[in-house]
Amino acid sequence: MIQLTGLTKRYGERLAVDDLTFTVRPGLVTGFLGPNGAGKTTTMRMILGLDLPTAGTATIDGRAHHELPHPLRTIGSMLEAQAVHPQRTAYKHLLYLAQTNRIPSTRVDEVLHLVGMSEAAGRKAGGFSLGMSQRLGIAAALLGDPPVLLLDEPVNGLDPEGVLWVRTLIRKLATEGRTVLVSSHLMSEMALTADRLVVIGKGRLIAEAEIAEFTEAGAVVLVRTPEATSFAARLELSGAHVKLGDEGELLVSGMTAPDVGRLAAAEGVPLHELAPRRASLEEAFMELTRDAVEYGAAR
Ligand SMILES: Nc1ncnc2c1ncn2[C@@H]1O[C@H](COP(=O)(O)OP(=O)(O)OP(=O)(O)O)[C@@H](O)[C@H]1O
Repeated sequence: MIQLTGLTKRYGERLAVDDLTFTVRPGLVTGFLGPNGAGKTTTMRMILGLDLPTAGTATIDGRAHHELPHPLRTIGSMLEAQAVHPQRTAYKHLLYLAQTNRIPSTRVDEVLHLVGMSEAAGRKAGGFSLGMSQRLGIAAALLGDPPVLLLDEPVNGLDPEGVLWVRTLIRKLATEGRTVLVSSHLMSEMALTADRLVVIGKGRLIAEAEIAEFTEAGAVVLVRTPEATSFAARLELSGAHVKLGDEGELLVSGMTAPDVGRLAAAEGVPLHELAPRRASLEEAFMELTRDAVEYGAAR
């Protein structure tokens, strides 16, 4: 389990991470989502003890990273920027990590096999494709067979086969009971991978919920009626929130489709269309982070 309490990082005037409190539970994939610059990498670096928090704490199974007796056996990580010596082979890279962390060297072959790189073990990292570098990064994260994993944008730049492979592996790791925190700026990717989402923007927690809760929160009922203006006013009076769509349709939130239908019937309003519409996760995400996008397209 990972626990963040009031975690804060300030760079000069800039609050990169602003009072973050949340828990990442075992047995689940938790998606850590936010637009570029939201503070995901900085948060992960603080969990790993690579950056010191300005305030607050991050603990892994109850201890700060520097208090862990065998860090790699407790938490494995892959951060976006991989630092592998280009002249070093995949095998040597992992062997060095194993030896400096008191992990038996037999584990190197195991993780190479696990990430499908047994054949490439003797090749130099400098010649690896992005996909292979990612696999090597994941092999390093798994070296200590840790119960907790942090993966920063693990599918970035991968081809479809690589994406599917990472997704399947991540799910398997959670099924084994591990705590898995995966960052991404793509809601569509997280929708396919994560069980829970923690959404941040400008360093702040925006939302924390199961995937299903996100789409429900963004659900609307689409209504077409020739009496749009008066019915919209009537709906608002009943506590619903109504937006006018591009084609004159009403987009009603805060009320179920059956309730909208009942109200229309009671008022004698003719309906040409009445359709519940679940927001896609992408829409829900855009809505949630609308005010927190740092470098978004001009609106
Ligand atoms: N070493 C640093 N010095 C100054 N500012 C920094 C430093 N590291 C990060 N920042 C700033 O902190 C904010 C959060 O950056 P961070 O890299 O954590 O975001 P992110 O969510 O991981 O985004 P991305 O997906 O683009 O990497 C950004 O505004 C960034 O410019």
